[in-house]
Amino acid sequence: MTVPLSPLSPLTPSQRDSPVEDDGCSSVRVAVRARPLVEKEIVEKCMECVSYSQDGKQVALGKDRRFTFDHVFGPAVSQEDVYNECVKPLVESCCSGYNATVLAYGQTGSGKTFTMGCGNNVSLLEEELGILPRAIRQLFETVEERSNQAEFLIKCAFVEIYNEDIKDLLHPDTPSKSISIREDANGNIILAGVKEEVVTDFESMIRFLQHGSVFRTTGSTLMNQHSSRSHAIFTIIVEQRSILECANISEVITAKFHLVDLAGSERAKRTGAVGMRFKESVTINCGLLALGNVISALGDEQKRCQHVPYRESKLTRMLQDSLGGNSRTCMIACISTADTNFEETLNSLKYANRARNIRNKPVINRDPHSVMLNQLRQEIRTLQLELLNSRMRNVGLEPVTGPQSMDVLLQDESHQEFLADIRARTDLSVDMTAELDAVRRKNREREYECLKLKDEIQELQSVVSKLEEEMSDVCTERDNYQLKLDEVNSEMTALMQVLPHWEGGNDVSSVVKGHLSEMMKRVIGEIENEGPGYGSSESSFSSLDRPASANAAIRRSEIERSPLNSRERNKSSNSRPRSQLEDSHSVASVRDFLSSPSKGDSRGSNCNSPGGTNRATRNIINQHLRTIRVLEERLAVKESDVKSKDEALKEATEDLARDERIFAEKMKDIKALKQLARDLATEKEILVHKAEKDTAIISRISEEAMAKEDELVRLRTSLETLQSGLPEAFVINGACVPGVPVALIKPKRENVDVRVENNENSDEAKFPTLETAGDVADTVGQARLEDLSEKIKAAEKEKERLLSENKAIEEQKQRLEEDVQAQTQEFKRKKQKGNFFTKCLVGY
Ligand SMILES: Nc1ncnc2c1ncn2[C@@H]1O[C@H](COP(=O)(O)OP(=O)(O)OP(=O)(O)O)[C@@H](O)[C@H]1O
Repeated sequence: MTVPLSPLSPLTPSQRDSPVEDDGCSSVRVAVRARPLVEKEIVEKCMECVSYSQDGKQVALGKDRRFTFDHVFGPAVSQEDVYNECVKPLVESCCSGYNATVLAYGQTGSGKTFTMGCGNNVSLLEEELGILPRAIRQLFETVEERSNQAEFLIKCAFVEIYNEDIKDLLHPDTPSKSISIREDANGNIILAGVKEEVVTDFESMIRFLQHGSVFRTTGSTLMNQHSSRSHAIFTIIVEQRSILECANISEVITAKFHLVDLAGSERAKRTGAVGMRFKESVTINCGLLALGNVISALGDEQKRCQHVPYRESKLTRMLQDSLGGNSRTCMIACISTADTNFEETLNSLKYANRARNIRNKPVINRDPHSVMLNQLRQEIRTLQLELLNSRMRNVGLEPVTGPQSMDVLLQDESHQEFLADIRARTDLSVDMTAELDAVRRKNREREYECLKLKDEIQELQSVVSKLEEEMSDVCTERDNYQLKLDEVNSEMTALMQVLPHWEGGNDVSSVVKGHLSEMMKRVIGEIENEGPGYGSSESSFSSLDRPASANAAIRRSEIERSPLNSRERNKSSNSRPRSQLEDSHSVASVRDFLSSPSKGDSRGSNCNSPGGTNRATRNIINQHLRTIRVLEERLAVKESDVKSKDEALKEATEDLARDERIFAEKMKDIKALKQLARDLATEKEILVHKAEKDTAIISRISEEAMAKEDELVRLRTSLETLQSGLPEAFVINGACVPGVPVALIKPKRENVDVRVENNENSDEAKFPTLETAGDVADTVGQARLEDLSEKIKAAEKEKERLLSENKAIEEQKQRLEEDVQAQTQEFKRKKQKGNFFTKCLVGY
């Protein structure tokens, strides 16, 4: 029920409506707006638990919790009144070059979006229009009014902070990563990457507002069907170049007006938020908590000079100018009047109350270039005046002084050309300054893009160098295979080189025997080392039998096998792969020789035992040819091996790329999970803290209830004692009232006509009259009795209230504990999942 409150203590100076105080500071103005019960609350038979004072400055929650604000708006106050009181002066000051901010705070469903007017409902009646459309209208009306005094450039931007990402609502395709919060050279907070739109009239800015509102993230919860899930910030930038005709001075001033619709504080339990909604809820509460911390730090006299945690969240960083900085700020705390929201409303009022202590330092944002230009112009004026005066002195006239002197100068025909020149130069300089600004802006954007590209390139370079390392490992492995292959090839080449000696017939058998036995030993040894499958070959030749020419051939083959040569060979084999055909040409010649008639037979005299030796040699050569065939096969195997290794390398590279992709995804998952875990831990901490506080409150209330109960028992006992001494009835106003305590008979005792009668025949004779019960009817005793009886009633009522309060708190505590349990379980589950991913990655 709404009850008008009597005004409390007078307001302190800082609480009065003083936009700017003596020291140039201005307190953040705080208004409270209560919304009426909504349909759902009426159906649920909720009661109103908020009342307001007549002077519109105080609000009371329940019976005893009162708060004072700059404005308090009850449920019946119109949108227009809220606007006129809170925002109209801000739009005016914005047109005078001051930054301004309006921010709506409150629990979910308390009417923030309704008050700000940034919902996407386009079919609103005039009286339902919120702050935003009204502010835009007033702004363009002012621009129209002042069009002959100044040139205006109006721009707007619309962003939302959703899950700690900033989104450009007017350009939804802009990736969030490309938007960042920066501080410019003058310490002003700017949003790099957000595109501002130039607007020329009311309708087009409203279109931008509606367009952006459509892209805002909303969702349905148990508490609000169209709940905003993000903090929305609509910014209007007003740039104006004013021209002061008389002084021929123009100055450029810029002001920013932030209109902020914060996401509502909420309890997951009440909104029924799960999954995505729950995550949103956690980030919303974290953002509001960070805002609360900033408000506390700024509002506390002792903490004011200490660190203010603006960087805790994107919201607080963006509002850095608005809270404790260069801005005139008004905070509208929206509350629900329903008794079911008692606790949330109390929290909102406490939160808003702290914001009243914040002191901002608003200044007119003059363009430093235009200030300098004006100084120069002033100097020119002074010089021109001096010139005029010296001329006047020359012609024997009195010099002109005072403010009119310049006008005289300006009207002088002879100076017109000179002045026109100066004006042209000044205009040129202004244009150039604007151009310079534009170039600087562009430069900053480019620099930012460059930085981003550099980061990307660095990342890519590290990936490439990693891949190169892996590639070089694989290539080394392949080279090893190639080396082995070359060694086999060189063995074959060495073998072929021996053949001319054999064909030359000069101690042929011992040359071939010696060399081949050496070759065989090595090749067989290698084959055996490499594994089974190539057969074994025994050799009875000794290296001692080897002639010098064979040794030279082997040396050549060894030189060819040396790493340097093998590298060179590798090179040449890379450009022109060595074919087995080259070697097989020599092998073929050996085969031809073996199939032709024995040359050794015809040469005769040079051989010790020509027929037998040649046959033996042929056998050996045949044997070696078999070995060569084996080697050829081995070579083919090696080559196919290399081929398969190449394919494996390709596959491995693809696998690597795929694994890298998976790795990156997993890392992302882990990051998200870690963040979630952190969020959950924070929320858990908050809940545990709250639960502890609630437990303390419960125990305090229980103690109070017990004390009251003791008091009640004591009062009852004393009442019974008193009643035991009472007569059974009294004669009051001529009527006999049996056994009723005097205190309960209305009207009160002093108005009762108590007559002393003692008629033995009447019924009254059966009962003692007041005279007979003289002691009991004693005035003091009766008053005491009345008093006691009232006390008992009050105590009983108090007890009932305390018990019901106790019960509510118990229920709330239970709810909180359930909440904590559910969240702890969720946290554990997420942690397990995180551990699992980490294990997977470690395994990987
Ligand atoms: N002053 C008011 N008069 C009439 N109805 C109101 C008022 N304020 C809010 N409402 C209604 O209450 C409901 C919730 O309001 P709104 O969506 O603005 O809440 P909110 O605080 O923005 O919630 P959330 O934080 O979840 O986005 C809406 O249906 C709205 O029309």
